[in-house]
Amino acid sequence: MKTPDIQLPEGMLPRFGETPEQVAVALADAVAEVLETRLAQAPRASLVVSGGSTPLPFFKALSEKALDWQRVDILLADERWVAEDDPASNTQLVKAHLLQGKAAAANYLSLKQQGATPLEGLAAVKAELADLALPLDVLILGMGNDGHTASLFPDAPELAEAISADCPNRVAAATPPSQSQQRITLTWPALKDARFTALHLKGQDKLETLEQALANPSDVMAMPVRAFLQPGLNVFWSP
Ligand SMILES: O=C1O[C@H](COP(=O)(O)O)[C@@H](O)[C@H](O)[C@H]1O
Repeated sequence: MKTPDIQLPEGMLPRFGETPEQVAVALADAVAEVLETRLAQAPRASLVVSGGSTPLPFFKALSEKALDWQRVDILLADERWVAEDDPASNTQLVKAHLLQGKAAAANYLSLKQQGATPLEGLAAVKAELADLALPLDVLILGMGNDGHTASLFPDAPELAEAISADCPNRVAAATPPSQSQQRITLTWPALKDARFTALHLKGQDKLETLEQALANPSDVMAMPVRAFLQPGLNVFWSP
């Protein structure tokens, strides 16, 4: 494969592959190694994943890893505020593709709780995450072509607070007019210090979006993914 023509800033780690499956296996290997190391040092480890279509082969590869899954807490970086049987539910996706096989023993913390809106359910979500230790151990982010990551959307009225270093909350409701469902998302203070962070991307369009984000890194309100484009970020990409 021709290496993609993109220059990542110094300190960001390119992990480019020829196929989505190859990259998914490389990402699963890396995540399993981090989790195994962490579980040797701590009673529990956390794994935050993203929804959407990109992570499916990664979920499958990771679910087959031999880890002490009972000591792993899995949650999403963001969720659509829909019932679990709705095809848009990221929880449904994680349960069907990641919490399978060996990984079925993991503990799942759901960002979708009772309530007609994410704002109504916020207190219950905070309670669900009350015992989750920060910093996170592993964070896998995706990215939309509008520059959103997690549910930190450029047009969400809640973005300024959720992406602020002073945001006092780990979770926030997100109601971007561009999206058909309301969302709930982990906030920047909860996400920013993960011990291992990967941006998992597929397709030429995502590479172009990443290039655009890198071209003007300071304007995080326009493209919230920019907040994560820091040294130490692992960028897993395939065509
Ligand atoms: O809406 C979302 O989309 C992004 C990317 O999804 P993909 O289908 O292009 O992989 C995802 O990272 C985010 O968690 C999700 O809520």
